[in-house]
Amino acid sequence: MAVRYELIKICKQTGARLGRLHTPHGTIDTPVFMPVGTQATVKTMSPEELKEMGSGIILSNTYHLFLRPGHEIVKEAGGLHGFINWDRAILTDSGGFQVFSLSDLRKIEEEGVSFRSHLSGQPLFISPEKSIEIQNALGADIIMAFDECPPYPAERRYVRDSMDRTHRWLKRCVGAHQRPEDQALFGIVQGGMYKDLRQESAKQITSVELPGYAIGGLSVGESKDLMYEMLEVTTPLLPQNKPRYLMGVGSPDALVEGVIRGVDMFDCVLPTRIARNGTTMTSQGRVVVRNAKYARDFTPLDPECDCYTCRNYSRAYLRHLIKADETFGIRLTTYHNLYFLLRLMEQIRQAILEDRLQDFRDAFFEKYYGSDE
Ligand SMILES: Cc1ccc(CCc2c3nc[nH]c3cc3c(=O)[nH]c(N)nc23)cc1
Ligand SMILES: [Zn+2]
Repeated sequence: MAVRYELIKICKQTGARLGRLHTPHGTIDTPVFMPVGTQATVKTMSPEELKEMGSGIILSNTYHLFLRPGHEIVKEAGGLHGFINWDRAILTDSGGFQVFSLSDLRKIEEEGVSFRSHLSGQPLFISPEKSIEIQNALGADIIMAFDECPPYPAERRYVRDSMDRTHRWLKRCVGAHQRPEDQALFGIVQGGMYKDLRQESAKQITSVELPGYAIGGLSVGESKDLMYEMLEVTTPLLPQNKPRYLMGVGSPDALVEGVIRGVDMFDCVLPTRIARNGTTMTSQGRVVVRNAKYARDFTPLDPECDCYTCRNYSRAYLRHLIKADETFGIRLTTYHNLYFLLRLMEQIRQAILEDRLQDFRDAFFEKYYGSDE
C-alpha cells in the first residue's frame, strides 16, 4: 500500500480530524503543512534544515522538472529523492495548473494541453498519460491526477465541461499509472464556485477508488468566504478514511479554517515567497522586518518563537540583511516562516486532541489579526 491514512481522532468542538499519513518515506502527522519546492528545492533551505524544523513532506512540480532538467535526468539520478537528497516524503503536482499559470500560447483539448515553454518558447504538450509518465519517473510518494483548474471567474458551462473532462482524464491517469503500489495517485475535485457542480465532481472523483483526494480549483482569487463555502459542500462528500488535500492554501487563517472544515493537507508558496521581500508571519501578526522602524529593534523577530532565526538574530540584523539584499537574510526569514506554519499545525493538532480547536482559532485570530477578524 503506497499511502495509508489513519484517522486518530475527531475534535468534538469542530469535527476537525487528527490523523497519520503512512508513506514509504515515513509517517506524517495530519493536519500537515507541506513546504513548496517547485524546482526541486524549497528555496534557500537545505534538507537538514527542513528536517530540523520538523517537515516530513515537501512538494515539487511536474511542469518545472519536465522543462528543466527533464524527468529522464531526475530518473537517472535515482528519482527526486536521490536527486535532492531527501529521504522523507515527496508530493508532485501534475503540471496542468502550472501550464495555465506560467506558459502562454496554450490550447486545451480532450487529448491534453499544448503550450510553449516559459523558458525556451519551444512548443510542448502534456496529456494525462504524459503527466503520469513524468511523475512515475520523478518517483514522488504522492502524485496528482492531471486536471484543469478553471480560471476564476468562469461561466458555469465552461466549469461543467472542464470538470467532466477532468473526470475523463482521471480515468486515463489511473490507466497510465505504472507504480500504484509505490506512488499514491490522488484525484482532484473541481467544480469552480458552483455548489452543485462541486458536489457532482466530488461524487464522480470519489467513484474512483484512490488513496487520497484533493480539492482543486480554489485559492484562485476568490474571497476566503467563498472558498470556505465551497469546502463546506465538498469535504462531507469525501470518504472519512482517506486524506483530503486542499491545493494552494496556506495563509494562517485559511489553514485553521480549512482544518475546521475537514482538510488534512495544505501547501502554499506564501511563506517562502513573502520571506524573499522581508515579510514574516509571527505570533503577533505580520512583521515586515525591512521597515525602517526595526532599524534599532534588537529584539527577536517573534518573542514566542524558538526557531534558529529567533534564538540567534535581532530584527535590526534581519532588516539590515534584507535591505542589503544579502542571501543570508532571506534564508533566515524563510526558515522562520516555514517554522511558524509547521508549529501552527502542531498547535492545531494539539487543539484537536484536546477538543478545543474553536477556542484555539478564536485566540489565535485575536492575537494574529487583532480583534476585528
Ligand atoms: C510545488 C507545488 C506548487 C503548487 C501546487 C498547487 C497548485 C494548485 C493550486 N494552487 C492554488 N490553487 C490551486 C489549484 C490547483 C488545482 O486545481 N489543480 C492542481 N493540479 N494544482 C493546483 C502543488 C505543488
Ligand atoms: Zn522564529
